[in-house]
Amino acid sequence: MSDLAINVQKMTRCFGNNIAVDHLDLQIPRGTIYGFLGPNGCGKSTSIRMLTGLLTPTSGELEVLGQRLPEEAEALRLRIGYMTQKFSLYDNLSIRENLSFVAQIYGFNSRQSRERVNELLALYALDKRQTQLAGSLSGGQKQRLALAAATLHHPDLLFLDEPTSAVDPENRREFWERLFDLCNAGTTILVSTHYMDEAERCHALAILENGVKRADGSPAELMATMGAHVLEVEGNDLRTLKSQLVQCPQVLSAAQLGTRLRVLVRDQTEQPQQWLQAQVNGRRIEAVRPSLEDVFVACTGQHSAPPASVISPAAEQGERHV
Ligand SMILES: Nc1ncnc2c1ncn2[C@@H]1O[C@H](COP(=O)(O)OP(=O)(O)OP(=O)(O)O)[C@@H](O)[C@H]1O
Repeated sequence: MSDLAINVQKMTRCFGNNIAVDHLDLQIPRGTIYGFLGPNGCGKSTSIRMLTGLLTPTSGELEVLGQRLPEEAEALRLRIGYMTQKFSLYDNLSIRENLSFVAQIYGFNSRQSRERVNELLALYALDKRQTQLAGSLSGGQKQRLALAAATLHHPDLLFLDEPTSAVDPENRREFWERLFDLCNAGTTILVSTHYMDEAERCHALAILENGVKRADGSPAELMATMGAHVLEVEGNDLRTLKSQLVQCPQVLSAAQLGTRLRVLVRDQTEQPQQWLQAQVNGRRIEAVRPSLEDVFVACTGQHSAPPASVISPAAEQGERHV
């Protein structure tokens, strides 16, 4: 048995003249959590749909859990779980009815179904409200129900397409605890996201832009090899300073964060800190640890533009998304 849950070469999908996914290579080891990070329309969902066998690639070699796609998609069906971007359960069925229905689809007999549904209700803290209609649940409860449904048949590989876009940070943290429990029990997980903090939790990730993989590796590897020094400038009139700095070829990007200007200076620049100090008229400079957002900016076309990420609606919690 291969150590790779997903082994893909040059996976491509065109819609007319639009290349949604462009020669994507992926090697995802079993038992890990792998992320797709990228903005809307970069090809995350299209890639996931091809990897689940639901969408036929235009070209490329795809092997998922040892099955070749699209030829062996049927054999893969019972071995994978898929949580789509939109809540796809029945609003007018209760929590228990939804899970029992999924169990029926997977061919559980009534005893197996009852046992497994009870187990999931307890695991996802839904047992006290099991008769409540799914349509009346909060975002976090819906998401827990969707995860319970996607894992009901004990899949070896779980696909999650932007699973936490509608939930608050606390529920998101809790959700990720469940993912690590699943991973610990041997499930491989592929999760797409546009949240930087979520991507940082993955064992490894691919940064996608316009259907192309711009970089991949563990968050630490990506930060160590990003090709730029990250420096922060403190002082007044940062707007003017920013517009001057982004004209310099040494500067990959500059973005204001409150009272600081975060500047990415290209690696090729000799003595980057001294170089920047000479540009900033006595303002204070500090070298800081790169973030995944810096990696994203450095490896996509988002250079001197405003940062690839913006403060999310949950900005108070310090989150960012691309
Ligand atoms: N069925 C389709 N027919 C035509 N074009 C499509 C289809 N599905 C996706 N696309 C196009 O493919 C590109 C990639 O879309 P995709 O949904 O994979 O992106 P994404 O990264 O998942 O975005 P989002 O975060 O918004 O879901 C987009 O330009 C989209 O318009």
